[in-house]
Amino acid sequence: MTNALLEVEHLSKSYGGVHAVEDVSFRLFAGEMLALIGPNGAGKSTCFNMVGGQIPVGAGRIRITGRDTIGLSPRQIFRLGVGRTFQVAQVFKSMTVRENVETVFASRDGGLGFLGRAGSAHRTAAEEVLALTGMAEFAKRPCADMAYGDVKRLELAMALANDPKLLLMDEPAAGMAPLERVELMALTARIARERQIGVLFTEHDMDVVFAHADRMMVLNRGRLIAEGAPETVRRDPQVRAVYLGEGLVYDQAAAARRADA
Ligand SMILES: Nc1ncnc2c1ncn2[C@@H]1O[C@H](COP(=O)(O)OP(=O)(O)OP(=O)(O)O)[C@@H](O)[C@H]1O
Repeated sequence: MTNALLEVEHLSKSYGGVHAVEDVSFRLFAGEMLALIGPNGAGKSTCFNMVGGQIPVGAGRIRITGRDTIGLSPRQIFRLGVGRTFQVAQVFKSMTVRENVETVFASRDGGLGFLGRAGSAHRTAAEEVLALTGMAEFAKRPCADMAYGDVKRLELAMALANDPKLLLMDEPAAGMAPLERVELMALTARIARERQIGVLFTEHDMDVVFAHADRMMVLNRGRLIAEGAPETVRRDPQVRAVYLGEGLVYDQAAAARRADA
């Protein structure tokens, strides 16, 4: 097996008395779609934020492409080849779609990328990324005029502009219509496989997770309670009890109401 892109060992983080993440270990490989799921407050965002450098690690170790990232800033982690999308899309609304992608290249070059030859090289590179994500026709549109689903696709394009080896996607499909969610993740999975990008994503929509994850991990109260192929995780009794079983509980309640009627 090839070396892991991302290696997380005994990762922990507490807030006061709350163990948000406790002793979490896992690895992610090139071209792999790895889903991190769990109920609200399980610690998913805290994990993402430690891997991305947005919050300091409490304890444990993180290596990205073999490099220890503890103490690195989000910008230093970005430069290691890490792309990131957020629950609420983070784009510049006053700019056009293409300008948003150009800001990623400019940022990589220290903020001078809009000038001269660098600016025109970035425009070409931005257009390539937009074509890759099916956004070419939107290039000149102001972001403020875009539908939310297209803004999320733009955010994916911006994450890809850094030519990432690792993509961190915190609820990428939140706020999107069901069909758009499936399409966004299908697009992500296709690009990840073609470019051998490792994707760590969290998602509440189980249709999206089961359709696209190669492997799944389940967090509950900060601890990993299951890990493996989607079908194995789906059948795990502990997982069904804390998370996937919610639907079953609902069904039972509905059945009881019907029986009473
Ligand atoms: N900055 C903070 N200060 C105090 N407690 C926090 C902080 N951030 C997270 N927590 C707590 O840590 C736990 C894990 O939160 P986290 O946001 O990581 O969960 P999550 O799985 O991403 O939830 P959701 O699915 O709702 O986004 C929760 O109990 C939360 O209240």
